[in-house]
Amino acid sequence: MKITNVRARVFEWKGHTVPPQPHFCSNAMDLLWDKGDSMGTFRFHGWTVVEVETDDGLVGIGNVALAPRIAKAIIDQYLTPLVLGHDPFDYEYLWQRMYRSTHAWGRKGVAMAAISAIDIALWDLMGKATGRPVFKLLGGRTKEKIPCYASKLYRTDLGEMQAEAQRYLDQGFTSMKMRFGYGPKDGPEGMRKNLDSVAAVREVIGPDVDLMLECYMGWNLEYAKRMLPKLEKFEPRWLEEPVLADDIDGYAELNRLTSIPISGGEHEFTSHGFRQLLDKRAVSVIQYDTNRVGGITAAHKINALAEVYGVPVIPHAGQMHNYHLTMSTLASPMSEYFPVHEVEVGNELFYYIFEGDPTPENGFIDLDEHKPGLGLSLSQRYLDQFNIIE
Ligand SMILES: O=C(O)[C@H](O)[C@H](O)[C@@H](O)CO
Ligand SMILES: [Mg+2]
Repeated sequence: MKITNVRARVFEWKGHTVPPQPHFCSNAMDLLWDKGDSMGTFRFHGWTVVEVETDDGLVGIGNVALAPRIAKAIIDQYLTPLVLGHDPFDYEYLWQRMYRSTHAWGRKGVAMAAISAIDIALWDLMGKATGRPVFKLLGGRTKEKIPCYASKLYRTDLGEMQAEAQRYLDQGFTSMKMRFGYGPKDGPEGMRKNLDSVAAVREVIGPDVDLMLECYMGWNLEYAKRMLPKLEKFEPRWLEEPVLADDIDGYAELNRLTSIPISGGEHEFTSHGFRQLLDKRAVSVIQYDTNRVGGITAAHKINALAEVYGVPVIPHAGQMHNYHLTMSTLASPMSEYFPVHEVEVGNELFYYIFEGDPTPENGFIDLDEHKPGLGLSLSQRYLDQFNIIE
């Protein structure tokens, strides 16, 4: 089998978008005095879809959501020439070819996300060529079904957060993640509002439902050191991305500070990046996203590292490219699940572009053994609500 073409298209949402509320998610921009709509730079309203075509008519699908127009340019100008004419089953060689040729500028960030998209498409192709789902190529079914946690609960009116949490309970979820709305610039009042929101959700869900807390890089080491002891009474499953992704020593200090596990990794790249996090015991939960970290090839290596270090992998984003990895290893106990809803932050845009993602039942999802590859197809349903850049 030989690759004959790589088609990268950018899908830019032009349909209805729920406007962001102030303080709906603390984030890395919050420390700036002129932060404006601080979550504005962290919305995923564009998505690059990659289709790798082969000489026997198979097409593999990959995707990338970071800087989609830049990712497309990198794919078109740099990565496509490196894979044309090659066999998708030479995926390790092709990964090294893409990684090494862009090493001067592409080890992390959007270039590695672009490499991820092509790599995911290669694994989709290998599954389609063998008639097996990707997880069967990675290690098979390690779980009867995949537990997943409902992930939304952006900071809003506490009554609305409680109602949303109750809806997840009613749907059978036994774990869920909420977002903080305040950070270092919001002082003691912001701290109290953060604590009040956790108390409000915990009041609804009770002590026996896992509650994860998301900072999205919006705090700093000093603020997190003050907040962690105050959060212990709520027994969160983890505190996520309390500091910037580059502050690995800060992560490590926080991870040792209290009983609350620190999680991170959705903004880290390749097995080399995760070796640093693991060697420094910087995180207690690894959260790479397969369409950022280096694709399935890189994620599979990180799963092996994580197993040896005894650190669980719970990938960022409930999307097919991650579900197959979680299914294929005991190192990954569960998945994130983004509820389907109107386009807001954009995590949910995946559902408007693709079809095939499983619907949770009582907090579990399953993957179809009879669907080869990723089990995804492009949806025709919302095409008229996208600008598509060829
Ligand atoms: O962990 C997550 O789900 C991410 O950090 C979200 O995608 C991000 O949008 C912040 O909620
Ligand atoms: Mg996160």
